[in-house]
Amino acid sequence: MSFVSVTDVWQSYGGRPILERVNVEVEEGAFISIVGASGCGKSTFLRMLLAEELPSRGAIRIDGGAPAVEPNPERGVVFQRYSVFPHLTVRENLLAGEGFRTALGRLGGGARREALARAEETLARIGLNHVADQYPASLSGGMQQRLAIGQALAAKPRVLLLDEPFGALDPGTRLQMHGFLTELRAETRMTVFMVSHDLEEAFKLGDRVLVFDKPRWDPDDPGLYGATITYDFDASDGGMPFQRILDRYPSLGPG
Ligand SMILES: Nc1ncnc2c1ncn2[C@@H]1O[C@H](COP(=O)(O)OP(=O)(O)OP(=O)(O)O)[C@@H](O)[C@H]1O
Repeated sequence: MSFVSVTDVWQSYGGRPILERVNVEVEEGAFISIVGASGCGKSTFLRMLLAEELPSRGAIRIDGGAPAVEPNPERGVVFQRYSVFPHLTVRENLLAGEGFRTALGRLGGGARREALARAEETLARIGLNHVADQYPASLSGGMQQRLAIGQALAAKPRVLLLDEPFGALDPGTRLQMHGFLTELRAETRMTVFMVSHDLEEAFKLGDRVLVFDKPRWDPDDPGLYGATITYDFDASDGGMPFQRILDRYPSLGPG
């Protein structure tokens, strides 16, 4: 049985379908990139994996059970979009990410010292050591983004959800964060779902690239039908060069 199993999932808001008939099976440790037009339900799909909302039809199973509402070390799902605490400093945010891994959510003695050492290492990797004692609100957008990624990764969750994690970063920092994520993946068996608007990034990082799109379209009523997974590309070992994808599916390209 797959680690993450999505069976005939539908989601509607106010009677309007956003997603329909979504089916996907994911092995533990896989990196799944998700691409698709704006507003087609990619973030909605991530929120359902997080159990932030329930599908209106169908079932999602993670490791054989329903997604856990309260994350725990066994069933942990972390969504980088929601991970940063505004009332904690940058360093404390990284420690809070670690705390989630302990049964009581707290770290004591030697474990705390080790966590502090790991936090320092992460601070250096995400380039935030010079602002470790500041609060998130005082950071630039790109720095907040790096903190959110660092904090989500510090938890080493079994499932990591990333919603356009690198969008706000400059190209150099983006490459650095790709490296950081790839290293952490090699160290853990994290299963990752990442929404990206950058096809090249989606193919570079993902083992598979899922395309969300509307297979049915009524020009008189564009909201009549929902989106589903229309393509499931094998992107392991570099996958199909993304330029060929763009040639075949121009609708995935910029603009
Ligand atoms: N809680 C909600 N209530 C009502 N409508 C919602 C809700 N959440 C999302 N929607 C609508 O559902 C649609 C899909 O939204 P979603 O954010 O999942 O798309 P997306 O593919 O992630 O878009 P983007 O790429 O622009 O981030 C949008 O039309 C959005 O307005």
